[in-house]
Amino acid sequence: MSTSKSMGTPLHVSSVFRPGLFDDRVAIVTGGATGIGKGITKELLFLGCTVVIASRKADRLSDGAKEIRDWLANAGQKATLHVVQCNVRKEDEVKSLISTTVDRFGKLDFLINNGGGQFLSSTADIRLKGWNAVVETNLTGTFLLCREAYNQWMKDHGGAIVNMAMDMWKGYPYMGHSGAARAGVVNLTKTLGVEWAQSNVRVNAVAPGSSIFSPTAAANYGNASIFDGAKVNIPMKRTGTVEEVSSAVCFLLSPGAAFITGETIRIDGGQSFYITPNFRLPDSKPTDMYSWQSQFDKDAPHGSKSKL
Ligand SMILES: CCCCC/C=C/C(=O)SCCNC(=O)CCNC(=O)[C@H](O)C(C)(C)COP(=O)(O)OP(=O)(O)OC[C@H]1O[C@@H](n2cnc3c(N)ncnc32)[C@H](O)[C@@H]1OP(=O)(O)O
Ligand SMILES: NC(=O)C1=CN([C@@H]2O[C@H](COP(=O)(O)OP(=O)(O)OC[C@H]3O[C@@H](n4cnc5c(N)ncnc54)[C@H](OP(=O)(O)O)[C@@H]3O)[C@@H](O)[C@H]2O)C=CC1
Repeated sequence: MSTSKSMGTPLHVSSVFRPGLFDDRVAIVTGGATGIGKGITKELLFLGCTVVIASRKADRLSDGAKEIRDWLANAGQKATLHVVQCNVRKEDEVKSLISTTVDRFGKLDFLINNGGGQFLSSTADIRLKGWNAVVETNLTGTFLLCREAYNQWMKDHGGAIVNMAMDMWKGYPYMGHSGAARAGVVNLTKTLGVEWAQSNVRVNAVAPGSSIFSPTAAANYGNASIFDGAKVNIPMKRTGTVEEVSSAVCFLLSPGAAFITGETIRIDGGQSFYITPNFRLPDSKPTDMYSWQSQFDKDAPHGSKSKL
């Protein structure tokens, strides 16, 4: 673990990975201005990576980029953050995102297909337009980004891709569109891991539980406490942090994962393995958590302070 201080102020900046791990690397993080994507972007920058964040909304991108740049400067770190507006559902915009990145930075080492989402609805009530919007965002968008990253750069130079799945392992009531799309992402990840191994391109995924709070994610459902409701079904008795997703992503991008491809890592506190309604665990305290903030604050937002 490393910590940084600037002007005597604790910066809540850390990573379990060594400083400079991603020096001279270039990454695209879709949805990199908010929530989980912002956490991934910060950790990559902190580790020396040049990062391009891409999503639909210009205001979100500029607000997020400003926050991240201020944070980086305050940490005394130097790294490059670039912004590109891109709807992953639009093939021409995806092609342009990849070519812009390669033209500007001369390469593309990492692609993190984080951008995505859905709305809550019983499947019987989903209109075709809504179904298509969610499948195109999460599955087709991931396919387009992977294909363009591969064809425009990684095929000849290698690289690493991390896709975003979810806790859809047993189906996903009220998110049938997204559950189906993410199951497709998991399967696509396996296929590409095999097809592109010969090009030295590794393709993996992470599957967070329904439990990673961020203001933007909660706002999407119009309910700030919706993630807390998941705790009862999580053996670790707490929600997760964006850092707990980011560190798994950084591991999958790192040389430490050089022999891992086609894999999906669950980041869900055991939630997806825990469905035994008649034999519930006795009530217990939250487990220790990992977040950069929790190493400095006694009053961490969720769970208990890390002893790690
Ligand atoms: C229960 C806790 C959840 C725990 C797990 C959490 C997992 C997470 O993923 S958190 C991340 C949350 N963030 C997001 O989901 C952000 C991205 N999501 C979206 O932008 C939308 O949900 C989208 C994927 C549907 C895209 O929206 P938009 O760009 O507006 O798409 P279109 O205009 O092309 O089509 C919209 C179409 O979709 C239907 N629809 C959209 N929202 C709803 C809704 N709330 N209820 C019902 N239907 C909805 C609808 O058919 C829309 O078309 P129109 O009828 O013409 O409006
Ligand atoms: N939070 C959780 O518990 C879980 C989250 N996930 C997934 O993790 C990812 C990040 O979610 P989270 O950070 O929690 O929530 P956020 O709502 O903060 O993040 C979603 C991001 O995706 C971007 N995005 C959405 N649609 C598009 C699109 N068509 N093209 C480009 N970018 C797009 C959004 O930016 P913009 O609006 O500017 O386009 C936004 O930055 C999502 O794929 C989500 O579904 C999976 C499992 C659980």
